[in-house]
Amino acid sequence: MGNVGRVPVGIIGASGYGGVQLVRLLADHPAAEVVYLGGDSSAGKPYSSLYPHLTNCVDLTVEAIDLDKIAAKCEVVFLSLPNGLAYQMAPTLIEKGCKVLDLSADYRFENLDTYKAWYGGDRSDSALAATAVYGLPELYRDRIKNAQLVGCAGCYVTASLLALAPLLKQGIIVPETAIIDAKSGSSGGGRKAEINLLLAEADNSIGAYGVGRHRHTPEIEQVCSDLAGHDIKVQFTPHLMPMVRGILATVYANLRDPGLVREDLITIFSAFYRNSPLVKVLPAGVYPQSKWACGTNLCYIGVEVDPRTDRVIVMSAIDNLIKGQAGQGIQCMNLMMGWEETLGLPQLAFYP
Ligand SMILES: NC(=O)C1=CN([C@@H]2O[C@H](COP(=O)(O)OP(=O)(O)OC[C@H]3O[C@@H](n4cnc5c(N)ncnc54)[C@H](OP(=O)(O)O)[C@@H]3O)[C@@H](O)[C@H]2O)C=CC1
Ligand SMILES: CC(=O)N[C@@H](CCC(=O)OP(=O)(O)O)C(=O)O
Repeated sequence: MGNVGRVPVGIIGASGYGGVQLVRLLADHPAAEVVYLGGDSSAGKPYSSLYPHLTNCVDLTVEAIDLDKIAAKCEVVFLSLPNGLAYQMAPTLIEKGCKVLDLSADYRFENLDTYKAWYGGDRSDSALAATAVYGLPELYRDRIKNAQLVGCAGCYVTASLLALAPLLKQGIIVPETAIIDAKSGSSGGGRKAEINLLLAEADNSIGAYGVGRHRHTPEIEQVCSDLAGHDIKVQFTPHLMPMVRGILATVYANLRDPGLVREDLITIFSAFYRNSPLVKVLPAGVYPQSKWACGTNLCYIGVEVDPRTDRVIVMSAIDNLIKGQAGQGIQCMNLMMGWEETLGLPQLAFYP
């Protein structure tokens, strides 16, 4: 870090998993420089004491959160905090001229009543929330370019929506028949001590949770309704997998035209994402694995048709911490700053 001429960036919530991805990715970003790291219980600690593997590239200490000071220092601020905190901070940062990217759910909802119903809290920032743009570049690229406040899409939501968007937008499926079966690595739960995230609980085991009531459901439905042009409901079931990172969403839906074959749909998906360099539509018969996206900002999509049931099956793989969180935020920042969308975003996975 310490590069003259780069845009000064702050990260509030730098000590968490999203924060450390941002620090790592921005350390290699040619146009941005991290100048502020903020936290709560980690305030006062050298960042390298939290993440010793970054000792040689980060020489900052985590600071207590002082919004005036942050706004004076930073042109862009990432908020990587538990839900319910960003809406207490963003108004001040926006008022002072910062561009703000929130990785939590606080600014993802068009209707704050929906947010309150699923997340609780008392919102007095409805005017500002109405200006927030939903941070999924593949669907809302032009709006993000002009935004000052972006509520970045959630991890499961990103995988699910990138699988569903071409189908809904082109009217290829009966929207209400969409079922999303998604699996996540345990880092989706953040860097905190929770019993279900312990190695002894999560290893060698797979289980569903939040069945019929996961808080990503209304977020998925909001964007699906926008794409379909009318209100729709979807079925979404997440599972915790015995792995650290990655999401695989498998989406099923009934085709309106049973005559469609997978090659037709692959052509449609490829055309839909032709200007989205970070979405990779796979050839016929190739189905993505979460490992392929590990450490990258890519989304891999495989498409199949089952002619016996007239259903399309779309599989979508991302890294929950990159395309599902920090990388998505950086992709949005690139657009907001008028930079190349892919700047500083890795596209080569570790393998195996
Ligand atoms: N993990 C994932 O895969 C994804 C997460 N998200 C969302 O991104 C956000 C961050 O998630 P993640 O990085 O996993 O979370 P972590 O639990 O790993 O990190 C949370 C961060 O928030 C800080 N924090 C906690 N409480 C407070 C507080 N009261 N005041 C100030 N700072 C506080 C912590 O600071 P300290 O350590 O100093 O106490 C820490 O830096 C969440 O909203 C999450 O829902 C979105 C997509 C994917
Ligand atoms: C495995 C695990 O616990 N995953 C988290 C993922 C959600 C998350 O991190 O929240 P956002 O993407 O909405 O910000 C969960 O199910 O709550």
